Amino acid sequence: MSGRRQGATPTPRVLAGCAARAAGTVWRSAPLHVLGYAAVTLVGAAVPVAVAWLTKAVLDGLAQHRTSALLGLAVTIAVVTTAAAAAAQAAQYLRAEVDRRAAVHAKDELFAAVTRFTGLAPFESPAFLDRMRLAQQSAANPGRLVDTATSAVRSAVTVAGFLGSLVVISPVFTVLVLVSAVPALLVELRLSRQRVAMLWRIGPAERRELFYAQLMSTADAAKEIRLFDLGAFLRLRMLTELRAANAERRRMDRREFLVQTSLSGASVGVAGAGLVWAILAAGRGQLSVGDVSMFVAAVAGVQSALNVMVSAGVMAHEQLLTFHHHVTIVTSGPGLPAPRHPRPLPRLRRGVELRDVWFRYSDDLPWVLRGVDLFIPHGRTVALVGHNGGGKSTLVKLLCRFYDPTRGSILWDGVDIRDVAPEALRARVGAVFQDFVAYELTAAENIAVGDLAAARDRARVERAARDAGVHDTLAALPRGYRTLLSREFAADQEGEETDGVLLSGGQWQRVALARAFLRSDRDLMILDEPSSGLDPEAEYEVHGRLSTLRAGRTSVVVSHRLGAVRDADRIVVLAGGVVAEQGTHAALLAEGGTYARLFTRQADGYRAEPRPAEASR
Ligand SMILES: Nc1ncnc2c1ncn2[C@@H]1O[C@H](COP(=O)(O)OP(=O)(O)OP(=O)(O)O)[C@@H](O)[C@H]1O
Repeated sequence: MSGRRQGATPTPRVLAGCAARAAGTVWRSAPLHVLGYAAVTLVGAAVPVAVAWLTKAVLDGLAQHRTSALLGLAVTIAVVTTAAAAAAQAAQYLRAEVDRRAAVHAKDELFAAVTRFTGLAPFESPAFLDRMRLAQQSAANPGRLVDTATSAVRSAVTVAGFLGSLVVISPVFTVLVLVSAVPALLVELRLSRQRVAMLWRIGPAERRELFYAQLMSTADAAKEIRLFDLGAFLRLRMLTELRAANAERRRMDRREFLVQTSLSGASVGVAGAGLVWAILAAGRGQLSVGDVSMFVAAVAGVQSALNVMVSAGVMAHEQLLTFHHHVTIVTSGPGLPAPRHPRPLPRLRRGVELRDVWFRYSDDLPWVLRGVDLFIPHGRTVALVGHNGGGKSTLVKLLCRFYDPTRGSILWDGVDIRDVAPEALRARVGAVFQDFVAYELTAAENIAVGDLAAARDRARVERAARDAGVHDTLAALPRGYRTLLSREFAADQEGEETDGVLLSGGQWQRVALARAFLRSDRDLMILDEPSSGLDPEAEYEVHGRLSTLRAGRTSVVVSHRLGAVRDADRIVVLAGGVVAEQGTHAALLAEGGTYARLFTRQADGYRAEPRPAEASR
């Protein structure tokens, strides 16, 4: 599902499939509303034809001085037009309701598919992100397809009604009016394809524009933008993207303007010729005054209804092309290959083994891991250390199967994790990631996300918070655990007005740790830089707690604070994409290699006397 060429135009057959799917979604979401909408729309469609006939009757009555019947006709016209007005209002309400209900359905379907993706790769693919943006636009408004289809049907009814009248008066003109609509349809369809292709092309520019706009309007970057005075730079970048997208849109709009002006000119020409013919025919006594009025109304009616039909067809085409992005996402597989017959995952007894694991994020990127052989024994702690960019977090992501090794395998008690259902694997793993998420939710919910089922027991949430050393902080918040950890929202999930609170970096780190404590019964615990934001005392205290948590459990700890992992059962140095050294702290120090050098540097940094220049300040 990656690659920008996948924005290419789908075949008519694929589009027909999309149409069937959209119709199914809309029908299942609001069947009664759809029926009601169709009914009032049909009523609305019949009205112009009825009014034209009634007007003809009135005019003929006037010409023949049959005034007695005119009152009844006038009342009928009033009733019909009032019914039409009511039908229009009802149609508007029903359409909006269909839209709302279908949008819920489509959005649910889209995000269910997105959260089903097993791996992380799609979220790092620009083409997927563009597709997702268009799919979201389409999911927000799937009912528009019904609207478009109904307006096409309504126009077809109007066309049929007027055509009957027109054929009676002039068969030649009937054919002429119909034939003149064909090139319009073809040209408009071509324009619609070009418009959708243009929307796909400007996708990256629109996403970048949004990125700059968000950067300037959210708290995350506010400090740096002000201190580094980045406002003008970011605004310029945002406007450059906007102008680039606008230039494409303008080109398209101009093309549409030219084409549509020519098409309108042609249709006005046909109508004008018709009027001249009708007046001449009336002069020769071939048409009555009512006939002329009927002819004019019928030509205008057929032309405008045909116009609406053409626009509806074009709009439906455009909407289907956009909806195709939605369908592509909701029908795509889980991303990583899924085992046809998943093997059960045994409780970890022996350990997890990486066997000759090679990995790179994509074919055009360099190797991150180049044949890693590593055993993580059951009940033991393995610490991963090494230089920045050495591949420690990547290895952790492979253990969770967010990506598959490009070569080699990862075995859980001998079972390849690719043969296991990903959710079964992840249910056995607890983790604190280096880039953990600070959810804009309450304090309790921020811990509960670690294990939603377990967190129904409030006591467990508090115990996890105590273990992570953050209970006192959370309990002291204005609304305790129910305090919203955000300044962006004014109400919590239960809709109660509340002032949000911001935590410090270290306090957030403890909240993230509490999530891991909530999952402390898992077979494999992964802690990627679990204490990077903590003050020295907190780090000491939290490491004590983590050691207790890890005791007798299988865990992988990534840390640059080598003092914090010196008690690990095995310390593994990743360098150059391979395991460069491994052993206990004492053994690695004795070896005098990379670990010994890194450890000594760090330890010296704490012990070293200030240099003369620093001391004299
Ligand atoms: N999603 C990604 N797509 C492409 N390249 C990536 C991605 N994530 C990491 N990399 C690259 O992979 C390499 C290893 O990154 P990784 O985060 O695993 O290193 P690390 O050892 O955890 O580093 P650090 O100590 O700085 O946290 C780096 O060169 C990085 O640029």
